[in-house]
Amino acid sequence: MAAVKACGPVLSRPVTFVTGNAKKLEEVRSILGQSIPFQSLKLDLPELQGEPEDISKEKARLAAIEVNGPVLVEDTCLCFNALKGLPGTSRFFDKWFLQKLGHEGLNNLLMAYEDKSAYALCAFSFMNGPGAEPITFLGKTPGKIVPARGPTDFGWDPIFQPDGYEQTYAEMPKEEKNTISHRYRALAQVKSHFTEAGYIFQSDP
Ligand SMILES: O=P(O)(O)OP(=O)(O)OP(=O)(O)OC[C@H]1O[C@@H](n2cnc3c(O)ncnc32)[C@H](O)[C@@H]1O
Ligand SMILES: [Mg+2]
Repeated sequence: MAAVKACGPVLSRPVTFVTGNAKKLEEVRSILGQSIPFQSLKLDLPELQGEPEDISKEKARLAAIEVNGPVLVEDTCLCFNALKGLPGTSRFFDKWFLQKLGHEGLNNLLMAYEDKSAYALCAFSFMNGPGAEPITFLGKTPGKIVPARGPTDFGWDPIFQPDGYEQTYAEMPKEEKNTISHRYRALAQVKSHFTEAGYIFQSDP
């Protein structure tokens, strides 16, 4: 945190990144590096419904109460343009679609459409403890849906090919995904916010 200003809002504890998804956590660790001190906590929060920004803020509120301190939460969805943003606008359906339909089923959803374009959307919300106002950061990467290629260890990575690339997210090296991904783009804004706000990290007495 070398670039942090001399005085700013105080964080009573390191930020807790709340997620139940180990692959997501791996990417967040690698993208954030040492820039923001955080610890992670696996909490199964309810999969809320609505617009990504509203869902994210509400998730942060729930997490801040559970953690009783500063929290960072994240929700990601995959949105098909031909389906007006579905299945991703609802977290529940996104998870459900992936688990029940698999990669092939997700491709089949677009069978009737010529337009295979899609975008990956990531919403992070930071909240400096219960009662504070959550701040949301969105990151979006455009691409298209293709038959699965590459390792199958992280969600829909094998069927998402970002625009301008010949490889799917799953096929490209992790370091490359982490410089163009929806998650990277949202976290770049989180980092800027932390630098600009100049949070001071203070341990509990
Ligand atoms: O505890 P949280 O953080 O909510 O973790 P989650 O697994 O519920 O994650 P999301 O609701 O954000 O994501 C919905 C689905 O999208 C998948 N997903 C999230 N980010 C992804 C990425 O970068 N690449 C591929 N799949 C991803 C994830 O595995 C889920 O099946
Ligand atoms: Mg979730």
